[in-house]
This record gives sequence, structure tokens and C-alpha cells, in this order.
Amino acid sequence: MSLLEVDGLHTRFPTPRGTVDAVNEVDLTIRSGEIVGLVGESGSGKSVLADSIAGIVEESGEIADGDVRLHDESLLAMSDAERREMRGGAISMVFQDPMNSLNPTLTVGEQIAESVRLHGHGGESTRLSAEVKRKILGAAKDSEAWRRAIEMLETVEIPEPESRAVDYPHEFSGGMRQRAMIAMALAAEPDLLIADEPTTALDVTIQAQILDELRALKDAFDTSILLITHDLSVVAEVCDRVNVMYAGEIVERAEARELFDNPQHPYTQGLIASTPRLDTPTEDLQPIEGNVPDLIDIPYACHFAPRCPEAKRECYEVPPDFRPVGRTLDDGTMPDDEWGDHVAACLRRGPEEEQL
Ligand SMILES: Nc1ncnc2c1ncn2[C@@H]1O[C@H](COP(=O)(O)OP(=O)(O)OP(=O)(O)O)[C@@H](O)[C@H]1O
Ligand code: NI
Repeated sequence: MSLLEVDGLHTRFPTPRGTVDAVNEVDLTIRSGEIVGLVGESGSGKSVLADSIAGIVEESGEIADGDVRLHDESLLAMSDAERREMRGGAISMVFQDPMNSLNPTLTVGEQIAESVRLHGHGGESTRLSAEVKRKILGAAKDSEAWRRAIEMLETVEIPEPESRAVDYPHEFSGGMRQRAMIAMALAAEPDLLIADEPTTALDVTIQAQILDELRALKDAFDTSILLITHDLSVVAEVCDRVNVMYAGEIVERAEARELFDNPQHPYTQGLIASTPRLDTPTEDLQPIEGNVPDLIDIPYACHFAPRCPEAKRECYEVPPDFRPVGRTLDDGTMPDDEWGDHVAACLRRGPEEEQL
């Protein structure tokens, strides 16, 4: 069953230079208990899409069209108060730089305990000052929330959680801060965890540990995860399904294995060819020429056309529709489970009779 459904979402930012269409007609589905990847180069619109789902689009932005439904309930139709409450519970976010999300004036344990309490109390105390929070939480050190905070630190494998819980965020290493952030997000027992580049700032070994952690936590808590990254190797390692985003649009979607074994959209193929892997020498990497376009009034139908080695004139004129591109079985039929769900928005792909 679908947990989250994003339907024809359009998020834009009016600017003096024109309107930035950061998210354009995007559809996205996340089922219960799966890790869905969202990949694409910098400036593709991944974070704006995540923020739109979580209801935290910057003030200057607007959701012009489409819908976001969680458990079949429209989040866009909710009042701010309802949303706030929902954010404390059903959706949690983890960002690249936990320093921006952790409060430097509260200990790590206090913050996680607060997240536990907010989950239980509908989020009414977010406006309390650090001082007041500390009083409440300090008095409640033996409380259920504090015990739960220690447990969460243990779950994300922070060594000696009891003594680390009274440390301030700056006393943690980058990797530990990120774990603490994940602990805090999970303490709210969200149905959906949105992780926006959660490991980008960390070194490779720590990255791998955090990703293992996310996967284990998903299993333990049955939380669905939307994992945003521009690093394909991260996606290959942890995701069940992947959405590839380019210039405000989803261009390909598939089960993760299928996407890497059988990439179809020229953009996805370019991304994979430009991603370092253990078994490819760096000299063999082929970067995609050019850059993500400015998302103001893109004048061509397929946003990737100017960078695409296969583009024809029609690609600039005819908007590409999603086409089934999954591999066929020996008997010529399409498997309808994992591979059947493989689509790409490219006129030069899909069933032979439809290809440009
Ligand atoms: N507040 C804003 N005002 C105007 N444009 C914005 C605003 N926020 C984002 N954008 C634009 O929206 C586009 C998508 O940005 P976004 O941050 O979602 O990309 P991203 O895929 O997350 O990139 P990265 O991998 O670097 O995080 C960019 O062109 C960006 O400049
Ligand atoms: Ni981003």
C-alpha cells in the first residue's frame, strides 16, 4: 500500500529574473516500509521536492499545482497547525548538516527526549525557550522520555550513550552528530523519514556506517525513507526503488537493481557512466558535458536535450511521456512485479514502435 503519493506537484519561486520552476509535474510514490532514492545533479530540484512534501518550502516559494497525500490524506489541504503536528509525528527530516538542525544550547539527550515528548504531546511546546526546556527535561531526567533518548542513542550505535547524552552537539564528531540527528528524527516515530543528503559531508567509512544504520532502522521501525543524494553509489547500496530527477522533473524510475543493470534514460546512463565505482579506473569516468539549466522558462520540451548525445530535433519540441522500459522476459512478456515498474521519459526509448 502507498504511504505517500505525490501527484503532479509544481513548486515555483517567483524571482526578479522570472519564475523558477524547481519542481515540475512530479509524481512520486512511496510504499510502506521501503527506501526510495531520489538522485540527480546539484540544482535538479531534489531538496525543493523534499521540502514540498514536508511542508517547509521557503516563504518565497509556492506550490502552484498538484497534491501530496500521506495515508491518503492531502497534506496541502491541512492548516499550518495540523501540519506542525503532523511534522512532529508522521514525517521527520534529516539534513546534510546536523549543526543547522541541532540546538547548540541543549544537550543531545535533551533534544532527543524532547522529540520523544513532542511525539507524545502533539508538538505544543516547540516555542519554549532553551532554558525552560532544560528545566522541564532536567527535572525529568529519570523520565520515560530520557530513557527513550538513551535507547535511541544506543540504537544508532553511539558508544556509551548515557554519558554522551549529556554532551552538547559541538562535542560530537560529524558522524556522531548525524547519528544523533537520525536518533532525534526517529524518536518521533515517523511513518516517513526524509533524509536530504544525510551522508554527503561525511567521510566514506562513516557514510557507509550511517547508511547501514538507516537500513537497519528501517527494518526495526518499519519507517519508509526517502533518501536524497547526488551519489549513485549510495542509492545502489540502500534503496529499494529509485527516482532520477533532472531539471525539476523525474526522468526515470525503477527498482534499484534494475536501474543500475538496465538504465534507460540517457541522463541516467550519463550519471552512471560518470560515477566512480570500485571496479572502474577513474580515467574511464565520463562526465556528462554541460550543466543543469537555469530552471527559469526552459524553452525546450525535454530538459536534457541540449546535453543529450542522442537528441533529435523532436526532443526539443515534443514533451517526453513516461514509457515502460523494463526488460522483457524470454517469452516476450514484461514481468509485472519489480521490473514492470520501470519507466523513462524519453522519446528515444520504450516499445520499439514508439521510439523516435
Ligand atoms: N528560495 C529559492 N528562490 C529561488 N530559487 C530557488 C530557491 N530555492 C531553490 N531554488 C532553485 O530551485 C532549483 C532546485 O534547487 P534544489 O536545492 O532543490 O536542488 P537540489 O537538487 O537539491 O541540489 P543539491 O544537490 O545541490 O542539493 C535550483 O535552481 C535553485 O536555485
Ligand atoms: Ni539539495
